Amino acid sequence: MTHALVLINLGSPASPKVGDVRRYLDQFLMDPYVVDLPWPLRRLLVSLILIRRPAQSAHAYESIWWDEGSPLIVLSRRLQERMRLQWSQGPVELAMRYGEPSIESVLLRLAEQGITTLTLAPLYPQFADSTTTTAIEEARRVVARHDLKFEVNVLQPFYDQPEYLGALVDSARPHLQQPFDHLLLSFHGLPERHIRKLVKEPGHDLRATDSHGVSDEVLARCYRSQCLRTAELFAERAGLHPGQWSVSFQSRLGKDKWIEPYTETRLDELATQGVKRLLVMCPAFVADCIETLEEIGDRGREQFMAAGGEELVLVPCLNDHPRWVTSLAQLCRRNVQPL
Ligand SMILES: C=CC1=C(C)c2cc3[nH]c(cc4nc(cc5[nH]c(cc1n2)c(C)c5CCC(=O)O)C(CCC(=O)O)=C4C)c(C)c3C=C
Ligand SMILES: [Fe+2]
Ligand SMILES: [Fe+2]
Repeated sequence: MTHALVLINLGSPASPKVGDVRRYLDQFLMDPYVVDLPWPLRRLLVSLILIRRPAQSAHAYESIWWDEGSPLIVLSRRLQERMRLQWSQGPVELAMRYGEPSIESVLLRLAEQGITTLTLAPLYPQFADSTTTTAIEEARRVVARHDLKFEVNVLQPFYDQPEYLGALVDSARPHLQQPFDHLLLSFHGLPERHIRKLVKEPGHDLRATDSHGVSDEVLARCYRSQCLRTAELFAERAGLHPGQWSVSFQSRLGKDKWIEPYTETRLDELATQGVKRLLVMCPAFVADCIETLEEIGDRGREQFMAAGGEELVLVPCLNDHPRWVTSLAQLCRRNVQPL
């Protein structure tokens, strides 16, 4: 009972109050893996963002907040509870990269309990520096700072793994069995620069519409290609026809160029092309959060209807779906590498 599993996700503000949202956004956006500018420029840009954004985001958080707290945290806790039945080697803990419970507080508590081995599970199917790397590096810093003597394994990106894809198809099936005109797979966006820093191959096309020509070496570093690959494998498993589905990227922030096509653009295009009943899935998130519930479920729906659509159905994330719980346990045993 000395091998702990630590589920890691992004984190939420402590409450939807403007002050708590500002504190959270400051910690999040000052992370050099998220806003990748030298400190003085990052401080300046983030301070500018923090003039207006906290009030806007607080309003959005307020609209989706549950009695028990932030949906992302509540749903992650439910997953943690269910994972306890799947993990007999030791405790299952939940840690957040920003806000609470912090990675530091969780690792220190586990060390006090005499835990000797950790499996860290960053819950991001597709790899990005702004999610996966920053979570792993924070754990590495905590281990070094407190001289913790853990043996550490890390769950690897699972964008193409059968357990994840099987759980996605199972969880979406009730919606796919209803009539629909189109399925949009909306992934979280990234500034193109984040990918170009990792993928130097000159021929690599960030506009490609599929992942077929991408080498394994590039695929391992290119978030966008991994998203395309997830979508292609999902569509194949779900028996979808070409043309019945497409991919887009949401949440652009700031003036930089982010990976395309943008979800906002696609919602208008699909409505204009005559799509009336639209399904939207967000496979980059394993738990519903502000990005799915508010950005797609509220604002996206409004936009699609205003453009002529009739219904936008947001397919829930994997959350604590039973097939996801067993799949994640398998992935955390099989798809890991030493830190
Ligand atoms: C430079 C900005 C951002 C990058 C890059 C980015 C990447 C990224 N984020 C997620 C997952 C989540 N992001 C969430 C919220 C969120 N993201 C950004 C900005 C960037 N994300 C902001 C400013 C916010 C806060 C909300 C807002 O003001 O819009 C969340 C939800 C948190 C919650 O409490 O519900 C998740 C999850 C991924 C997967 C990703 C890159 C692949
Ligand atoms: Fe984000
Ligand atoms: Fe967003």
